[in-house]
Amino acid sequence: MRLTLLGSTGSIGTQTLDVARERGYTVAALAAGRNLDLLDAQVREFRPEVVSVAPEVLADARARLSGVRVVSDTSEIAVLPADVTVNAMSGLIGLEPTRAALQAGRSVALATKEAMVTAGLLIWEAAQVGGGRVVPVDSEHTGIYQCLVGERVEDVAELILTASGGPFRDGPADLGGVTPAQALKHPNWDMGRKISIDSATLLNKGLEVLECASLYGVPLSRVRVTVHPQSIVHALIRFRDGSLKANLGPTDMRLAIAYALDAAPTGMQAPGQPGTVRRGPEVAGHLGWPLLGTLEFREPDLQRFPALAQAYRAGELGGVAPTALNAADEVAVDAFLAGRLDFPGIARVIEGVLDEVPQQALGWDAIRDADAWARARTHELIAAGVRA
Ligand SMILES: NC(=O)C1=CN([C@@H]2O[C@H](COP(=O)(O)OP(=O)(O)OC[C@H]3O[C@@H](n4cnc5c(N)ncnc54)[C@H](OP(=O)(O)O)[C@@H]3O)[C@@H](O)[C@H]2O)C=CC1
Ligand SMILES: CC(=O)[C@@H](O)[C@H](O)COP(=O)(O)O
Ligand SMILES: [Mn+2]
Repeated sequence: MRLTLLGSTGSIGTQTLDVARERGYTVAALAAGRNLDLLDAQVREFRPEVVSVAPEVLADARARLSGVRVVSDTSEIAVLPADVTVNAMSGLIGLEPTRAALQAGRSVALATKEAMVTAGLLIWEAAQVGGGRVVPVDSEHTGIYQCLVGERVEDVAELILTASGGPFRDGPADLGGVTPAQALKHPNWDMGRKISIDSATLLNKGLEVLECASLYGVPLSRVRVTVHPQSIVHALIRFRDGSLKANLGPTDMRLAIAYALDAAPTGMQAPGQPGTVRRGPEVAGHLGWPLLGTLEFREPDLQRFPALAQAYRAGELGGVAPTALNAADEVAVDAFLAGRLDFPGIARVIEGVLDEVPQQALGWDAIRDADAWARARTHELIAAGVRA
C-alpha cells in the first residue's frame, strides 16, 4: 500500500507512520506545518517524492530537506496518486485538502473531524462528483463504522458515542481556576493540544456528535453520548430490533488508523454505507478478558460542561452554525492555552458566537465567510472579557 499523509508531524500523523513502518507501506507524499526537525527525519526514513510545509517555513524547508520536492500546498499533496490519503491535520485548515482529495477520486482516511463537522453534505457531494471514498479514523467513528459493516443504516435506532469525561470528569466542581497544564493531561489518550483541551471541555464529544451525524446520515436526535471513564468501549449502535452492537479495543489510535487503511478500498461514497473490510495483522496489541476490568457508564454533566450542549445547538441551527462553533472554539482554545481566557470562558465565548451566528445555507463560500466572522467575533468577545 502507498499512502499520502497530511499532518505527518502530529499525534495521528506519527502513529500513521508507525503503522506504515510496521506493515511495510510506502509513502508518496507528506504534509506538515512547521516542525522541520521531525519532517526531515520522516523524509530520510520514508523517502516521499514531495512534501508540503507551512508557507512561513517554506524557504527554510527547501534549504534543509534534500532529495525531495518541497511545496506549500496541502491540496496539491492531497490529490497525488496513492492508495489512500490520510488527513491528520488539526483544525478547519484540513477542510480544503479533504475536498480536493475526494474530488480527485482518492480514498480518504479522515482524522480531521472539522471537515465533516463543518461541511458534511458538501464533502459527500465532492466524493460523489470525483468518486472518492471516506473512512473515519476518529476512535468513536471507526467504532460505529465497524458495527455498521453488514448492516443497513435504516435499521439504526441510535448511535452512542463514549466520552472519557476528560481530566476534570470527577472535579473540581468549579473549573474557573484550572490551568492549561491540567487541562492537557488527558486520562486515557496522548493527543495533540487542541483536541486535548476539547476533551477537557467535552466539546470534542460535541464535535464528534456532529461528525457522526454527517458521516452516517443520521439525525442529531439519534446520536447520544455516554461518559465511559475507561475509554475501552469506543461506540455502540442500538438497532431497531433492540440489539446493541459495541466496538471495544485498547486506547491506542494505531488500531483505528490501521483499520482505516484496511477499509480505504471499500470506504463510503455516501453516508452510512461501509463496504466489507479485509483486516490486516495486529499493530497495537489487543484486550484480553482479564484486562477488560470494570466498564462504567454515566450521563454527561452539562452544567459543568456546557460545550457539549452547544454543539447540539449548533447542529440544530444548521447551515454555517457548526462552522462558527468550530471557529470560536479554535480561537478560544488558543486564548486559553496562552493564558488570555479562563477555562469556562471557552464555552462562554462559543455561546456568545452562537447567539449571533447569521442564518446562512451551507456552501463553500458561506463556510469561509462564517469562519472568518466567527474568529473575528470571538477575538472581540475575549478582548471585551466576555461574562456569563
Ligand atoms: N490525536 C488523536 O488521538 C486524535 C485526533 N483526532 C483528530 O485528528 C486531527 C489531528 O489531531 P492531532 O494529530 O492530535 O493534532 P496535532 O496537533 O498533534 O497535529 C496536527 C498536525 O497538523 C499539522 N499542521 C498544522 N498546520 C499545518 C499546515 N499549514 N499545513 C500542513 N500541516 C499543518 C501539524 O504540523 P506541525 O506540527 O509540523 O506544525 C501537525 O502535523 C484533529 O482534527 C483531531 O481532532 C481524532 C481522533 C483522535
Ligand atoms: C482517541 C479519540 O478518538 C479522541 O477523540 C478521544 O475520543 C478523546 O477522548 P474524549 O472521549 O475524552 O473526548
Ligand atoms: Mn474521538
